Amino acid sequence: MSAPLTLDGVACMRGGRLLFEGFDLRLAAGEAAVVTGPNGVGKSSLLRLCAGLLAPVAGRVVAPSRSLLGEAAALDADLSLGRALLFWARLDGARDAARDRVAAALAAVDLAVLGDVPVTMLSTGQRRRAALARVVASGAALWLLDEPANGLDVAAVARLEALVAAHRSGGGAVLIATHVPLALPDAQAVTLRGPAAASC
Ligand SMILES: Nc1ncnc2c1ncn2[C@@H]1O[C@H](COP(=O)(O)OP(=O)(O)OP(=O)(O)O)[C@@H](O)[C@H]1O
Repeated sequence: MSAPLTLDGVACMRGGRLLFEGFDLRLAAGEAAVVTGPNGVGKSSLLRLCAGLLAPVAGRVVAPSRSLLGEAAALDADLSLGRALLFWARLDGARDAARDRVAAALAAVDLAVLGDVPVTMLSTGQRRRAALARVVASGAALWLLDEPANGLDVAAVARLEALVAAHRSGGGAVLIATHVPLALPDAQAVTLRGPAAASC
């Protein structure tokens, strides 16, 4: 079985500018990596590459089963939270299990009571938790989390850390870009420094 994530010699360009090159990373089942680096160095771009939303200009990205929590929540603002998540769970292939997965994911991020509330009415932190619920409900082996702690209160950060730990215990893998320190035992540290010195 292939690893949840393999990057070999990856180079990334955006807006005609080389962000990094020769980048290697492998996450096996149960592993996590935390990507850090200054604003604009390419952390979000790296996650988008892993999600298949950007193409590398060189190298190879292999991530057979992945779900991205990006900067935007990607949930339909006009739908109720439950329906918006159900749409994604079905798109992610949950089919018959979709309702159960969404209910479990909402409970996991402590939003079960807001399932009938329109996405547009959620607070900043609730939106972030809703976006995390989408990833949880996806059933993907690889979670790609871009600044998942933005806007979260202390209890929600602890829940995020516990969810990541549980996902890893179940054989999943997680790649996180964050400016907020998170308790992620044994996570690989990946530091992006720019084109001349990207390393991990
Ligand atoms: N759609 C785009 N088109 C062109 N350039 C882009 C685009 N999105 C991002 N960039 C550029 O790519 C570079 C890396 O952006 P990215 O968002 O990956 O950085 P980051 O490390 O995640 O930053 P931050 O810590 O501020 O979130 C920046 O210089 C940015 O201006």
